[in-house]
Amino acid sequence: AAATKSNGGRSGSIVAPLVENEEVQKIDVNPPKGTRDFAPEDMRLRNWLFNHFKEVSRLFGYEEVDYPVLETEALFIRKAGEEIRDQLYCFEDRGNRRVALRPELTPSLARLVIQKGKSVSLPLKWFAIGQCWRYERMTRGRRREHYQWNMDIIGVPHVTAEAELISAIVTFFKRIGITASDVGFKVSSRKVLQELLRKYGVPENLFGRVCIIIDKIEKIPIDEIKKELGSTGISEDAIEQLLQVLSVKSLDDLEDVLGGAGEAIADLKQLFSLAEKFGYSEWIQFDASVVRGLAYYTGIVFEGFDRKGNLRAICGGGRYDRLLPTYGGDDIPACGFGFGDAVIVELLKEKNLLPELGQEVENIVCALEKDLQGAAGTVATALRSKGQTVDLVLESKPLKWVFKRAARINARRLILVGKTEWEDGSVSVKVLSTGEQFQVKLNDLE
Ligand SMILES: OCc1cccc(Br)n1
Repeated sequence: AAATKSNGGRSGSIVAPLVENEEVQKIDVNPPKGTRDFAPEDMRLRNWLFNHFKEVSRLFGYEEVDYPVLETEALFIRKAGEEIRDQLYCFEDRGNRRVALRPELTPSLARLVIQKGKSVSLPLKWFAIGQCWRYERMTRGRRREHYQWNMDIIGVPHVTAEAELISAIVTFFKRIGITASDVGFKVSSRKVLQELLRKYGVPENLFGRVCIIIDKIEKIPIDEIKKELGSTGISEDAIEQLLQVLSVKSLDDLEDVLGGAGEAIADLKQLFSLAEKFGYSEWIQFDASVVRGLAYYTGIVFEGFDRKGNLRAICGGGRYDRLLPTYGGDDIPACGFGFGDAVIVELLKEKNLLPELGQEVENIVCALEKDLQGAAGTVATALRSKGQTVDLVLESKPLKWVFKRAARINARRLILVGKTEWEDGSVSVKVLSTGEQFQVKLNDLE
C-alpha cells in the first residue's frame, strides 16, 4: 500500500495508511458543488455581517430562535409551482422518511409557533440566522446554500408590523454604510392581485399559483407569462388587464383602477404614511409588479434592490396571514422577511464598503528556552484569566520566526519568558508598534 506522509508531507516521517492494505486516495479538498468553506478571513467577514444582523434584531427587541436544517419534506410541499419547491434538496433517510434540507426558515417558524400553542404570548417577535439549501442543477453554477437572516412578527394584523420590519432592514443598511442612494425597496400588496382576480372572477384557489407566475415577469418572456396564466383558466382579456395594472407605478393610478374602497390601497397608503413617521420614506417606492416568489404571501410584499440594477434582490418579505392555518395551526396573522448573506456582500464589494478585518491578538507569549515552556503556559494562563487574548508559541522557535508570526497575527505585545527574569517572577514585554521594552512582574502584567 502506498505509504503517506503525515500532515501533508511537511515532516520527514512516513505514516502507514490507517487501515492495513487500504489504497490511500487523495480526496477532493474542495467543498461540494454550490457550497462554501469559511476559512478564517471569510469567517471574520461572515461574523461581522451576522453581528450586525443580531445587533439590529436586539435593538428591535426580537428574540433569537433556531430550527433543524433538516425538516420533513412535507413542510415545504406547496402546490403553487414555486421555484423553491422545484429545487427542494430532499431525500429519503435510512428510516425511509422523506426529509429535506430547509430552503427557507418561515415554515419552520410556523411549525414551532404551532408547537408552542398557548404557551407563548402574542405578539411574537423572533429572529433567526440559518443556512438554507436548494438543489439546483449546476448548469448555472449558482450556489446551493446561503445563510438567511429572518425577522418575523407573529400575531399583529396591522401594517405597523410591516413598517417595523422595513425599518429594521433600513437600520441594518445604515449601520454598514449603505444609503437610500444605493438601495431601495419596491413595495406592493398581493391584495392588488387578489382584488383584480376577484374582479375577473378567477377562483381564490388559483391565487398562489397566479402570484408565482406573475413573479417571473422579469425572468421569462411576457408571452410565456401569458401562456402560463392562460393555463390556469384566466381569460385572455383578464390577463391583458391584469398585466396592464401590474405596470402601474403610482398609488393614485392604482386607486383609479381599483377604486379607493379596497384593503390593498388602504394598507399601502398606511405603510407609506408610517414610513414617513419611521423616517425611511426615501427608501421605499410603490411598484405593482412586485409579488415575490413564495406562494404564502397574502398582503404587503417588499423587496430590497440595488438602484444600479446589477444584482438580484438583496432581501424580501411580506405578510403571510394564511400560513399557520395551512399547517393546521390557529388563524394567526404573520409577516417577516429573509435577507441572504451573498448578494449583500456583492453590493458591499461594488460600493467598496467591505470592512478591513485582520486577525487581532493582544499578546504573543514565547519561552526563550525549552525548559521554560511550562512557565510560558503559566504566563499565558495569567493573561487569559484577565481577559487578554494570547497566542502562545507552543514549540521552541528562533526569535526571527516569533517576530514574523507576531506581525502576521497583528499582535500588540511580545511577552518573552527568559531564565533570569523568570527566577525573579518577571517577564520581558515588547510593545511591537513602538518598540518600547520593559520588564514587569507577572502579577503586575495586565
Ligand atoms: O433564495 C433562494 C435560495 C434558497 C436556498 C438556497 C439558496 Br443559495 N437560495
